[in-house]
Amino acid sequence: MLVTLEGLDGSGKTTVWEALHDAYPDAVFTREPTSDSWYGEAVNRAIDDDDADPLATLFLFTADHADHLSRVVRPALADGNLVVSDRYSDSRYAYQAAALSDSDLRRPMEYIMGIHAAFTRPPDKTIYLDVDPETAAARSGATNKFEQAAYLADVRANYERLIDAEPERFVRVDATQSPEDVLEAVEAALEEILAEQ
Ligand SMILES: Nc1ncnc2c1ncn2[C@@H]1O[C@H](COP(=O)(O)OP(=O)(O)O)[C@@H](O)[C@H]1O
Ligand SMILES: Cc1cn([C@H]2C[C@H](O)[C@@H](COP(=O)(O)OP(=O)(O)O)O2)c(=O)[nH]c1=O
Repeated sequence: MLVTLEGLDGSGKTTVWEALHDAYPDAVFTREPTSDSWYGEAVNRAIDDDDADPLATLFLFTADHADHLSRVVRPALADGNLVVSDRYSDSRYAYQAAALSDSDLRRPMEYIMGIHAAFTRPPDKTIYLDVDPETAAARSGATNKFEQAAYLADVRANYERLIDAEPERFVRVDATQSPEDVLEAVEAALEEILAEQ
């Protein structure tokens, strides 16, 4: 089963993902952008480059996803593991659709979903850590172009579109709570997801 964690920068995904390692020692924990491949390194260069072309950046993130799928996600699922990914395809649908909103693409989110549809493995469930853009930007320190509150407001609206389209896939957790309460809510959600399986 593939469970993904999604949310704005600073929503607490990585904090939760790290804490879950103890509760689920047999699960495979992974992330996008990947942190152990040159594809991930290329993505990180694009994140840090304020002049990076947004369409080129989409393809770098998508290349990293293809590598992540074939090298990590599909083999782990084939072995029957629970896979927990800190960010996954919804991050592209939310972030790159916002980054490409002023481009020549008429419907950026649909375009990005179309590119993925041919080869991706959609998540079984997605835990969405919901936080307002101002809190997100403040927590993340607004250190890169994706972490600014105005941009994050567009990203959040895109996540809401994704949730509206597939309400049964998403579990929303209020990420403005304390880290302890957020973790408790995520663990409860995960227990329910695994019990339903
Ligand atoms: N529930 C929370 N309340 C307050 N601060 C938090 C909470 N969760 C995480 N943080 C802090 O916010 C910052 C970003 O958290 P992080 O887990 O890296 O978020 P993300 O991976 O979603 O960007 C870190 O300094 C972290 O300690
Ligand atoms: C995976 C992914 C991340 N991003 C952005 C979100 C972050 O600003 C940045 C790095 O992701 P990440 O390392 O997960 O940042 P954080 O822990 O702050 O949430 O890349 C995209 O724009 N598209 C994507 O597909």
